[in-house]
Amino acid sequence: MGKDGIVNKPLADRSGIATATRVVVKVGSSSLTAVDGRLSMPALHTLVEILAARRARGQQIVLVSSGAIAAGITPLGLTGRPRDLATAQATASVGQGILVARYTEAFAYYGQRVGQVLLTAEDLIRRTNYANAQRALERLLALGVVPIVNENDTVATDEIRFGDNDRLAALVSHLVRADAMVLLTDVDGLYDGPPGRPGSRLVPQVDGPADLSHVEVTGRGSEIGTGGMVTKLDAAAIATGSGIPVVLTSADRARQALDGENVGTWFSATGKRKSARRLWLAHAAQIRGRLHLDAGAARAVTDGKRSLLAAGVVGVDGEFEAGDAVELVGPDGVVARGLSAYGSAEIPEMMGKSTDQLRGPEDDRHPRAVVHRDDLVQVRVRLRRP
Ligand SMILES: Nc1ncnc2c1ncn2[C@@H]1O[C@H](COP(=O)(O)OP(=O)(O)O)[C@@H](O)[C@H]1O
Ligand SMILES: N[C@@H](CCC(=O)OP(=O)(O)O)C(=O)O
Repeated sequence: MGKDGIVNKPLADRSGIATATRVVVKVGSSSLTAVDGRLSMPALHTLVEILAARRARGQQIVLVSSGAIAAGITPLGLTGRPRDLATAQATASVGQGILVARYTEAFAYYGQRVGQVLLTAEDLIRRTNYANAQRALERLLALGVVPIVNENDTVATDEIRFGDNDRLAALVSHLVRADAMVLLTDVDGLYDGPPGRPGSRLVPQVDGPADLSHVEVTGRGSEIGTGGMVTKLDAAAIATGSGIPVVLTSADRARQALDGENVGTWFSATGKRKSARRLWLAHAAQIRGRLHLDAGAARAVTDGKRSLLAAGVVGVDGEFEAGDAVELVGPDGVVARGLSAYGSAEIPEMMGKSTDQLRGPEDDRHPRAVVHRDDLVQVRVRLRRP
């Protein structure tokens, strides 16, 4: 038992959130904006009041807040959300300052301080950057500050970016070893079909991928949000797969969710902590190409959890460089994702050759596996995506 009755144990159900030590709360653009796309001050103030009350009780809160682009639309005189990368970057640059200024004022009303943390996907996958971000967040929390995290949209490139903040929140939850993640959006939970469709029902609890087999989700979000339910389910899979349970509900129910009441959808923790790179690879990396495997290689990388050797590769699709993420496809479909040690141009002449053949008689170097087992994750979750 810690300060103010706060305990630090894996949470078995929603009720544990009320006394958890550290909670990551993610709020989407759709919950922070008015119908005209402008930042909604009442929505922001309502959220801050709830979070400040948790802070006052000793709970550590990391807020992952979208809304930078939304907050930049009006000052720049735009008619809607920009679609091209350069204008989105510029709009986020203008809006992020406004967003954090509003949070700073709102939390200050309750005598609390906030710190802005802007992250890129790279910060969460490169080990040195990861350790750096972790250290900064830990210190902010130790100082009693509420870190307000967003993607660094102004420098993120189309090549490597989250775009939505759902997966960013899941990796941040992993980074700070949160006890739970609360995803706040504009629907009160996960539905088994599009929420507007008659007959769609709320799914109160998800204990594993099997509970999602009948769920139909779309990647189309609200007018203002990005990624829809697809990225939220990805985020839930990332967090729960590394031991962090998730509650998904509407921002209107934030107070009840943080009080551990029976609202929204609860995703139970399913796995143990994994490296951030593997989490990224499994759920967020941009796939650059495909390697086709024979049946033996597909079995070796799945059942045997072994490295993929050139001898088992029978084909290659796409153009990629060494270090890029690729899908590994066996005779029955995708079996894994991995970081290829070779570029797509090098692989065809290696395919089917044994390690000895690749090395040559004069050469005592040990050729690298095409995908090393440490750079490989199996793919199991299948969602129905119309
Ligand atoms: N099966 C589903 N259950 C709930 N919501 C869904 C589902 N499929 C699609 N959605 C849509 O996802 C939207 C939320 O995603 P998004 O707009 O990206 O929110 P945010 O801005 O909070 O990230 C909802 O408005 C909803 O219409
Ligand atoms: N980083 C962006 C967030 C993009 C976005 O819309 O995300 P989300 O609301 O989580 O779907 C911003 O602050 O505008």
